[in-house]
Amino acid sequence: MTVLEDIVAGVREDLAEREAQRPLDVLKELAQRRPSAKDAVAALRGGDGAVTIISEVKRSSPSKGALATIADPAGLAAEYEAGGAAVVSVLTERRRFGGSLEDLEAVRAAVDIPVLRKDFVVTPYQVWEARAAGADLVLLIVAALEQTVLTSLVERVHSLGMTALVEAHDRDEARRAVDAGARVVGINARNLHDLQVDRSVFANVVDVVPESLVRVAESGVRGPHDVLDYARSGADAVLVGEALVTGGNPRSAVADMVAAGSHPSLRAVRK
Ligand SMILES: O=P(O)(O)OC[C@@H](O)[C@@H](O)c1c[nH]c2ccccc12
Repeated sequence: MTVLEDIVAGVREDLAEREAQRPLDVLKELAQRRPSAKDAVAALRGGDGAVTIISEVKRSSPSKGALATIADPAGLAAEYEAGGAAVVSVLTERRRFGGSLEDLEAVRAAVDIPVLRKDFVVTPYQVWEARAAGADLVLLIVAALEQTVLTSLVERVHSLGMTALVEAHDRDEARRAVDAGARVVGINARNLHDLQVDRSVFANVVDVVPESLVRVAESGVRGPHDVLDYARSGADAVLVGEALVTGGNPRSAVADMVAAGSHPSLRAVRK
């Protein structure tokens, strides 16, 4: 079993428990009581051609183990927002990433910017859960989904007013993301089969994704210089986790990356 298959198997077990506790129609009612989802595409596009930052609430990861305790995910998200983040990503996977939907709800209540549910979503139930918890975006991982399932999950996310962030790791997966109807495509430098980071993946894959879509570079960002590199390769947004939760000051760390994303030297390469 690959790492990804192993994670998805655990996710399905946890999901079966939640489904038994909270039937889909209850979830749908909760979702309908939420205010409409925020416009994540507009937030990610930012103003005047700047590259925007998605900041992640991430306690641990399969590759690194424990990263940070994060006793107060809402407080951390508020710091991200104050630093200028365009979107907050919240890991809700429990076994490997130490997250939960409660984290997402707490973050939702603390910020005004769009919130992303970062998990291994394989069924419509999880899409409803995301909306019921107040999410505006939902991650869908191409490598974890058959094409017909991927396409119907993208449609479900969009029909609930949310935005799918469809994640690819290579050119074939990026084509599948586009074919599935994604408006936002993430290109992940971390290979979910062996967990290695290769920052050159973004530049090698990005041309598969039309410029009319939002192109997100994910993983391996150590600081502002990596944001600049991704921006020069054509990223509209950059998703950062580890570097923000392990540094001392998340607000200024985000602010430094936001500044890099609007660096004057990028005007020549970005329209
Ligand atoms: O911590 P990093 O290297 O900055 O990476 C963040 C994010 O890209 C990573 O958490 C991630 C990307 N795709 C995922 C899918 C599932 C879980 C996690 C992820």
